[in-house]
Amino acid sequence: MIHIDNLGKAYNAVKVLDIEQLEIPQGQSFGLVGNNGAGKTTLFRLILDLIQANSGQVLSKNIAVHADSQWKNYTGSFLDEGFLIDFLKPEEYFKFIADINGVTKEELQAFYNDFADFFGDEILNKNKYVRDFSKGNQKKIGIFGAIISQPEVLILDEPFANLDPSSQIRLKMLLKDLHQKKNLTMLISSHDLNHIAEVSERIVILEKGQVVKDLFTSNDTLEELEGYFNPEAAVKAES
Ligand SMILES: Nc1ncnc2c1ncn2[C@@H]1O[C@H](COP(=O)(O)OP(=O)(O)OP(=O)(O)O)[C@@H](O)[C@H]1O
Repeated sequence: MIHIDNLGKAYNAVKVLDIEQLEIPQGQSFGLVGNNGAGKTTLFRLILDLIQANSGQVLSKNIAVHADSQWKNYTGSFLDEGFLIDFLKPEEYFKFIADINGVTKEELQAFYNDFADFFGDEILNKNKYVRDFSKGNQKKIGIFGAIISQPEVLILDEPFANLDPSSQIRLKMLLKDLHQKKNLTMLISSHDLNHIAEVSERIVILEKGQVVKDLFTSNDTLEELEGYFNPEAAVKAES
């Protein structure tokens, strides 16, 4: 589905991403982890053709994303607040996305029903512009906006960050459900190892722009991730 081919990105001659080959098959839930500055957002920005690579390319359904915008018809994403239209109210923003994607009123209502608990009493009927919502609630608006376009590929950068614990748990359930029911290809980055292990079938660790681990999720994955990011604690636990 998504194929990374010799992808390189540098800023001021410093290489921040360097991935030889990475294949994300259709229907996979793919988790991306790595310390601050590891290159996670850069990789997502390259996949979404928001920045230009210095070398290599990203293919979506075998077509280079920088050469043809076909992929935009089936890809939903939310990386940051820059993806929002901040002078609209949430309902106007959602209707705008629904209209350009041919989502019917009934389909949109079904999404509202599914996301009622996730939204709580915080998002709808507030008579407030997107820009006036809290960071966490803006994130909820952005995630919902990415999902209602009914994409085949969903890309979310740190979706759990800024969300309260109940919302994090609800989001995990919603993502798992979407992935199972719609065979969604999901690319999600997170610093929360528990959450990412729970929603991903596969987890890639980036370090200084390079893939250093590529794991298929099992019962041992969380321990392996914790061991990687906190090796001293893992050694102590063993002794
Ligand atoms: N526009 C830019 N100009 C210069 N350097 C940049 C730019 N964008 C990203 N970088 C650098 O690229 C590297 C990778 O950044 P990136 O945001 O992809 O990391 P990340 O893994 O998403 O980090 P975090 O977990 O902190 O969000 C960092 O060193 C960052 O400073």
